[in-house]
Amino acid sequence: MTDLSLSGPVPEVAEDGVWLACIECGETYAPFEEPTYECDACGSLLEVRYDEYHDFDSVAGEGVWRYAPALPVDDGVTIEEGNTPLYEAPSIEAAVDVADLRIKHEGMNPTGSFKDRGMTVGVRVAERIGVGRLACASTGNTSAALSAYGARANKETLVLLPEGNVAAGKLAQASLHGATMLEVEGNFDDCLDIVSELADRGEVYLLNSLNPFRLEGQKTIGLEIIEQFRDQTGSLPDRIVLPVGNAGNTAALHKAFRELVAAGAIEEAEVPTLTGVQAAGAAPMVEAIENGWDSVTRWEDVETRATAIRIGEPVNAPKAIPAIRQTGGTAVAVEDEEITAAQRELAQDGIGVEPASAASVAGLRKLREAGEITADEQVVCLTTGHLLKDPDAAAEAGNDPTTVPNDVDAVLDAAGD
Ligand SMILES: Cc1ncc(COP(=O)(O)O)c(C=O)c1O
Ligand SMILES: N[C@@H](CCOP(=O)(O)O)C(=O)O
Repeated sequence: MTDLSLSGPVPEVAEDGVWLACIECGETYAPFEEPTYECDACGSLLEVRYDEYHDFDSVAGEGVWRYAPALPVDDGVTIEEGNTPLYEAPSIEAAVDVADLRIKHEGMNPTGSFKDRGMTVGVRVAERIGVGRLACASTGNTSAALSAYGARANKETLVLLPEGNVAAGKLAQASLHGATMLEVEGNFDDCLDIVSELADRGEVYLLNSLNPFRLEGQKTIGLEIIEQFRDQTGSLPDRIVLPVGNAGNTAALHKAFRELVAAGAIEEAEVPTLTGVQAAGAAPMVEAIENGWDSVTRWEDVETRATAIRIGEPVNAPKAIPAIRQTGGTAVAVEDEEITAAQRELAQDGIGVEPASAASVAGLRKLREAGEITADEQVVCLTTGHLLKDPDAAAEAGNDPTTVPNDVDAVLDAAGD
């Protein structure tokens, strides 16, 4: 039985008030002695636990490390991640018809996605444990972030990528930051199987979201949303709509809110409803939620233009399914055309995102049209990656340039009145 309660005695294995606990059997592990990703006793996921949960009175500074009291280490390998904007989106708000819509644009992180929040914590923990090579499987953004943070920490990085399915911007990032890049003749899930085995054999330190420390960094998305939304509107969002791939953010945001409740900073009833969106061609979480299942069934064949969420077996499903259920949320699948339309809508509000990010807005629109989201709701949509990550998708969604003669009148003619 999944146990996400944060109370209980501090185990002997705790170090600096921090330990790892299995979400299924409750087994506890020392946090920094050796790499530990899953429970040795039952194989389930681990969560970082603390002897006390912070409140907002103790936070200071900006970005991820503003929330150091809520993190497992005091500082990170940092390139100033977090503190991303929470934008108003007036035209989408009006078109979709909700009381308030804000866009939390994680594409504004240093490497252009939310992964930086996880890496600043995860790479520091890697240093503390004293591991050698860092590694991940990736649809692109994790590899971009790991390569940058690994370089910053002067560590060797290995990234496994599904051949032919990683956007150009992300490949360029891993390449320039000096990662060893291997394109596997398989999909993302195959890459994750391989890198997990390499981690089990002690060959690499795994920095995918299976690593519970990475999710601690991503937890700060939820902490920031609560602070920013309250500052901007005087209240809290009713709902957060987010794209789902490996389901790390769904788990991380839920943990942020559980910790805020544990600290007495918000009431249980104030926890925003978590609503996940997947591409129709890669929607195992939606299938699980719709069918009332407690686990996902792996989709062997996945396909979507939103390559970042082209994932058939979200590893964090055992955390994310309860996160959605316990907050009264849901999950919905959207077609690639709906994603592209949402990407254009966001662009019209001046917000440039990659396709996977636009899934959140596409999902909001779909659920609003179905009446599952109501007009009185205050909603935050999470946009996870920057437009420049996938320039080909942006160019396809946008207008083509017109070639004109090298002449002022011809330019004026072509530009129109
Ligand atoms: C741009 C982008 N959006 C969304 C996701 C999905 O996030 P999660 O795996 O936390 O569900 C990913 C990667 O997984 C991503 O790179
Ligand atoms: N979209 C991700 C997929 C891997 O997710 P992770 O959060 O488990 O690292 C990517 O960018 O690789």
